[in-house]
Amino acid sequence: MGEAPALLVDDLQNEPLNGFELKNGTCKTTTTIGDKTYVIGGADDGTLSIEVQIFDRSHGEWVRPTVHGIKPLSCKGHSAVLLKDRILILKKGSKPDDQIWFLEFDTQYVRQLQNNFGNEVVVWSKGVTGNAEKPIVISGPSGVGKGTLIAMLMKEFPSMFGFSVSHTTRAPRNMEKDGVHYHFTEKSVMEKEIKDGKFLEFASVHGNLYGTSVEAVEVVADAGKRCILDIDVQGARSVRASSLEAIFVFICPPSMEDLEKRLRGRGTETEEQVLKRLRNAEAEIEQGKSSKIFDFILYNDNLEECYEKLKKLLGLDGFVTASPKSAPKEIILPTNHSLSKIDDKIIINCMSSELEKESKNLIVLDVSSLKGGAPGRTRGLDFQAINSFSDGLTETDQFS
Ligand SMILES: Nc1nc2c(ncn2[C@@H]2O[C@H](COP(=O)(O)OP(=O)(O)O)[C@@H](O)[C@H]2O)c(=O)[nH]1
Ligand SMILES: Nc1ncnc2c1ncn2[C@@H]1O[C@H](COP(=O)(O)OP(=O)(O)O)[C@@H](O)[C@H]1O
Repeated sequence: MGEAPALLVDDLQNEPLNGFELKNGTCKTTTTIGDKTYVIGGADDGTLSIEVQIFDRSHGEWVRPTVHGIKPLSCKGHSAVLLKDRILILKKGSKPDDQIWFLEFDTQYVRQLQNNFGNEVVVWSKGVTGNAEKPIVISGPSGVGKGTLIAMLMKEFPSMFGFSVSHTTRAPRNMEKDGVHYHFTEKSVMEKEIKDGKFLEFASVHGNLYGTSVEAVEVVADAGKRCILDIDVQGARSVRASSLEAIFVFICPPSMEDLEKRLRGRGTETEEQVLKRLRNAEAEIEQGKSSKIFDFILYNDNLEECYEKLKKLLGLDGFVTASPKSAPKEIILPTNHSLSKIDDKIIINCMSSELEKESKNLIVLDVSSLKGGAPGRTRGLDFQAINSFSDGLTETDQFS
């Protein structure tokens, strides 16, 4: 795979495009990977919304890829740099939380989608500074105590954990609040959103549809918290296969009799629903124990003991106080810039003539520790802003 040129909008007219001419002023960049040239930028309707087309040099034809993920909002232009499995897009004149994007063309997630869809696939993901700790996926049969254990964790460590609020088509229980316990939704609405790629995973459980939206996981990570997902075994399997790296915990009841007692004792289900949940529980326990999805299996016999074990495996035993993390500092990329790439570092050189007289402002973007978040996010970006003054001194600020 050849090194891509870091392109500025002005360079585009000079880019050889196998006879296909780019319209002037459409703010497009081209990045060539093997036989393919990815043309990213302003749509032909004259707006500056960001579209993707691929020119297949070996066949001399244009390919319109299937584009997954939410694409970046339109902008005044952008620069593009080729990384190993994705193209880094630096948007010009955009807000700090919307200026760095990735067009994935060969990540694990893209290859998985390519297998399913069988054609050219690319995926948009938004660049996020800093890392989020691995989310925790908790599964187990209905009534085993997942919700109780999660509530204990959130109560003891409120600034550390955040709950992924799932969508479901089941009716709310008496004490359940929309947007807090679940996003209660209509089946047709949820099915449409699943089709639109908004869900990290979904499954039909006990006759209802449940699913985790990408947003549900990312709002928790964006708040600097560690995300907890309470999902069934099918959902856990889907998350395992996704780009989201997580810790998987399965909670087992001490016996089926205890499970039945707890489920009935909770008093939230009709007799018919209780029986359905108990029937499903046997298969879930079987899968939870035998499949290689779960990193840990915990027996919830004595609640306090089980909670202590959960804390231990999360490294929280003996934990005294959780210091809230400070939000990452914001950095605004210069609209006028040139780019160069040295190993895993992208050097963004401010081209403002005013600034250039006195100092040469550089921003170094470190992409050595990129990590897939939920599909749609790439975490682990690290910035350094360097002001080099005419006397040779440098001033460095780190943002991560
Ligand atoms: N796959 C998947 N399962 C979910 C999701 N949210 C909840 N579940 C699972 O759906 C099942 C039923 O949940 P619920 O109706 O709240 O009943 P409860 O588990 O008995 O409290 C449980 O196994 C949950 O773990 C989700 O977003 N995705
Ligand atoms: N270790 C335990 N021993 C006895 N009862 C428990 C234990 N853990 C949870 N419970 C009770 O069992 C019921 C079901 O627990 P819940 O957390 O709602 O299960 P889940 O979220 O897995 O469906 C609740 O009434 C809860 O208070």
